[in-house]
Amino acid sequence: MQTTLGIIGGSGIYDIDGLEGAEWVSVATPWGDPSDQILTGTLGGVKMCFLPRHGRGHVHSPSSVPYRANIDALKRLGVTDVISVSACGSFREEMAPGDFVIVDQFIDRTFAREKSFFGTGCVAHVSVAHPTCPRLSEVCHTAAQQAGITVHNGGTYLAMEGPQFSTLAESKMYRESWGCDVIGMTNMPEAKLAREAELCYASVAMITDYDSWHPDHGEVDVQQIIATLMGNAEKGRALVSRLPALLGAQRDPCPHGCDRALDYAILTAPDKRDPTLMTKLDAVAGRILG
Ligand SMILES: CSC[C@H]1O[C@H](OP(=O)(O)O)[C@H](O)[C@@H]1O
Ligand SMILES: Nc1ncnc2[nH]cnc12
Repeated sequence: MQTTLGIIGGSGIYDIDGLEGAEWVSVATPWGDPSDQILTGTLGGVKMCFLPRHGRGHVHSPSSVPYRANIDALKRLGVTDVISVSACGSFREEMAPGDFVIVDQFIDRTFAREKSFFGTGCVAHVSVAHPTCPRLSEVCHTAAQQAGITVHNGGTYLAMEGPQFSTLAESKMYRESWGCDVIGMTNMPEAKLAREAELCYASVAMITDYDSWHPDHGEVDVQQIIATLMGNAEKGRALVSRLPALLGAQRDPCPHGCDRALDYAILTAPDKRDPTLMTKLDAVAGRILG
């Protein structure tokens, strides 16, 4: 099967360079409009689809990002592997601004977002015990190392609702009691939806700040976050440029089963399924629902 890599660019990342045959395309979905058009093209022989999570011009807040439409649109374009690139705060002294973290776990504290493609009329329960794809995460880790980036392999990401940053008490609790490593506002429910859509998902988080817990650093400041992001933008570009060679243009079935997540997940009896919802699931669950 052909690899098609989807990249979801976070804050400060609204475009990517170097795509051959680059074209912004509009994709309609049954879940509404995605955050923006999607930039399609080829990089190093691998098909790529780039979607700016907040839209060009940073239109969507973390709560209003149309996560379902975004994942559906990527699936509709034939994407097999999704890499999220995000800004995040750090709860660890040794995870410093400018470093990257290949996130492998999440604590989902978001509460004002649509979190599933399924529901009344077609109930499904997928496992997110391991919410990121180890194979794709390893590719990202290797790409970061090859690009000379200081990268931490594994970390727990606290997904908060926002848009305000955390209080000092919250920041200390996430760090000291909950054992989180980084914090951001967007990787959930994105990772859960990618699993429901049977897409491999990896999260590359660039550390921009120490949130508010660090006694030697002040409060989080969005201008400083963007300055750190811009100052490290070349690292992101260097990482992305190494992905095609590591991924290859052809892929085998995911050894971790991301692409078969729905095999045993749907509980609703065929004769009880809601035809309207079934139509909306044409891209996300087309493999299993036919
Ligand atoms: C710009 S600071 C807060 C904002 O940045 C992160 O966005 P993303 O994950 O899309 O890079 C964070 O999650 C917040 O949404
Ligand atoms: N400290 C922080 N909290 C939440 N989201 C962030 N994105 C970047 N830094 C962040």
